[in-house]
Amino acid sequence: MTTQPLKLSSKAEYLSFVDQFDTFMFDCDGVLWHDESLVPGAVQVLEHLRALKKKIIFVTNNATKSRKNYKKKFDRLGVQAEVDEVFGSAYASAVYISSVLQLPKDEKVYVIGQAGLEEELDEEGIQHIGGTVRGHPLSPPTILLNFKARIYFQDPADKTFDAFDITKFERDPKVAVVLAGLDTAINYTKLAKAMQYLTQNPGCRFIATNEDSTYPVGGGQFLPGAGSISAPLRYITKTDPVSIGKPNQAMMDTIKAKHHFDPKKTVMIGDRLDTDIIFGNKGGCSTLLVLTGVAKEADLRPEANPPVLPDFIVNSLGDLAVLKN
Ligand SMILES: O=C(O)[C@H](O)[C@H](O)COP(=O)(O)O
Ligand SMILES: [Mg+2]
Repeated sequence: MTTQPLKLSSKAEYLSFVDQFDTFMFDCDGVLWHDESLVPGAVQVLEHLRALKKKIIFVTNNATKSRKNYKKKFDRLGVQAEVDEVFGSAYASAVYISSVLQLPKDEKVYVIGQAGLEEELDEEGIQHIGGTVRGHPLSPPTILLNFKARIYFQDPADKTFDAFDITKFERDPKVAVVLAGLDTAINYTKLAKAMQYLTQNPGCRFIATNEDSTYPVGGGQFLPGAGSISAPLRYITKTDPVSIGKPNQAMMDTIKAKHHFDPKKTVMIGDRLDTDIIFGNKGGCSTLLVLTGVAKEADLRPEANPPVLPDFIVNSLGDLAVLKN
């Protein structure tokens, strides 16, 4: 970890920076894009690194999409990426529940979150209720050579603004995990159900995909992040969840299970000090902070009491696009 970050601002500095590393780990929200809008120049930088045969890994705390759906987003935005290069907190959480917790197949996860979480839990063969599904995917009859199209229904019981009537709630005794991620359709019913499971099902575990307080949407604007969705459950249960995403080791473990890289020749590029930069530091990697997401240069001043300092800073990842010319 550095004591004084180096602000990159010239082509010579960009060249020297890129030459130092073989592996580039990229955060997504606030670095590559804001929702569906790419950061100007980001694609050119990725293309340049690909041309230099650098190893590229995408590491996002955004649990709303599965790896496969992130691949579709990369394709949609014209960014070269393979599924095996993408690590999201939905994937890391599903792997943690199946491989670390080794949740028995007859037990279930109550999901506060979106399709990404459900799809990754399905990939790991983990039963789940809540989220956006009726409690189990409705598998239609086999069609097209065993291609099963899973159809998910919004469970009317959860997607409601009605008061929660506990007398009508059938608590499922097989729920052994409450998994909370970014859920833009959060409501009282979901929190009430999660609370019942966490306080009434013996040994029920509380897991958060990540704990980002805010979600950068571009133009210096922010929305509540996943951490702000699971925060009420922390307050209710007076317990901290096991958190999977950056800066936690579980996310790094899922990457190391798939990719070999030398931390000394690796740089983590992110927009948050308390997730991306700490994550890179804990992994023994160098770190580059971009100023197109959550962190601002003022956050690095001593009086702001930063949790960590990056090794390098750049205004935008896109600034390095000059290397492609
Ligand atoms: O609220 C969240 O989940 C996060 O703000 C968001 O998804 C962060 O994604 P990342 O910057 O790690 O790509
Ligand atoms: Mg980010």
